Amino acid sequence: MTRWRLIVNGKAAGMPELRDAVAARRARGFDVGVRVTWEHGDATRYANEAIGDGVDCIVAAGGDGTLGEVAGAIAACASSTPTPDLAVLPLGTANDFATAAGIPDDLEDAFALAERDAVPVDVLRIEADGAERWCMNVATGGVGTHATADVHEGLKKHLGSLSYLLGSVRAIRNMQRHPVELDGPGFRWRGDMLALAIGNARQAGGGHPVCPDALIDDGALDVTVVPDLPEGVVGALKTALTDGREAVVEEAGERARLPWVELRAATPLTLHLDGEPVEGGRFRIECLAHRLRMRLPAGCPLLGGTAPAPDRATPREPL
Ligand SMILES: Nc1ncnc2c1ncn2[C@@H]1O[C@H](COP(=O)(O)OP(=O)(O)OP(=O)(O)O)[C@@H](O)[C@H]1O
Repeated sequence: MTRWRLIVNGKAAGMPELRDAVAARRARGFDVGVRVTWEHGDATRYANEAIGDGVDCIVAAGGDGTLGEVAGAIAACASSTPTPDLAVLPLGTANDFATAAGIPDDLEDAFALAERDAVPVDVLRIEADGAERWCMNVATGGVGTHATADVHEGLKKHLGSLSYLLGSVRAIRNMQRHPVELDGPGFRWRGDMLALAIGNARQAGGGHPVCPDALIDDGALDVTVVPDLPEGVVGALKTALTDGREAVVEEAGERARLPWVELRAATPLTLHLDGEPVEGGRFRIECLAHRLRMRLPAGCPLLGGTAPAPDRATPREPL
């Protein structure tokens, strides 16, 4: 018998359509167990329980945080234990991973994907000051996670995807600069950083493609680092926004695709891993190739098929 475990963020648990969808599968003979979260950490605990119970598939029903917890629990034991496949019902607020992966908003359509064959996908493993953490979607650092509403519309036009990482011109002037060192194979960056995104997948903050070329099956992570913008650039941006003139900041960010990266910050830095904050001074972020198996739509844009894992950094075009 097919055994699924549905782990639902409590915020979404009251949906009658979800209850109907579960009932429909049970009527077809599926053994669907349901667990409902109350707070951070519950999804990890329930995923560990499901792994111990030997279910075929865990369906993470929530946003990127719920998915990240379930993916992390599976990834943490995947080298030593047979683990379930993973599927997603996008029932969070932003659902950035699901959106980028082409998982439909419609609950029944998304649920149907959990019956597909799984494909191998990568996950990010993070050592944060010695502790192990996981990230399935995107890690953002520095100013990081501005809500979409906070991003100035004009700034979006001029800075494109980077605007999400920076917020507003006023924020750029006032924001903290982080002196950081980033090192990976064939990659070295030193300087005062405004913001950073490290993607297994592509988007953060509700639709912002901060790592637009990232793939989840290529054995690589994508880094976007936004250096401190020169005073002249900030001034030009401010003038352009006020006057409505064109002033595009080109090559404001540096981007690369690489298997791992180490980040050292002179002062403690907050990285948001799938939206969950982790503070530290030293991080090692590594892409573990094909650590999980996910049930995804046909033609999922995050799958690149045959891209080989790089052993050194390959530069990406600036955003
Ligand atoms: N019953 C609950 N009520 C409120 N918050 C919850 C509940 N259960 C879990 N949480 C919190 O929600 C976080 C994960 O939220 P999740 O990512 O699923 O949704 P979201 O934040 O709305 O979506 P997204 O991350 O896509 O914007 C958990 O880490 C936990 O802090």
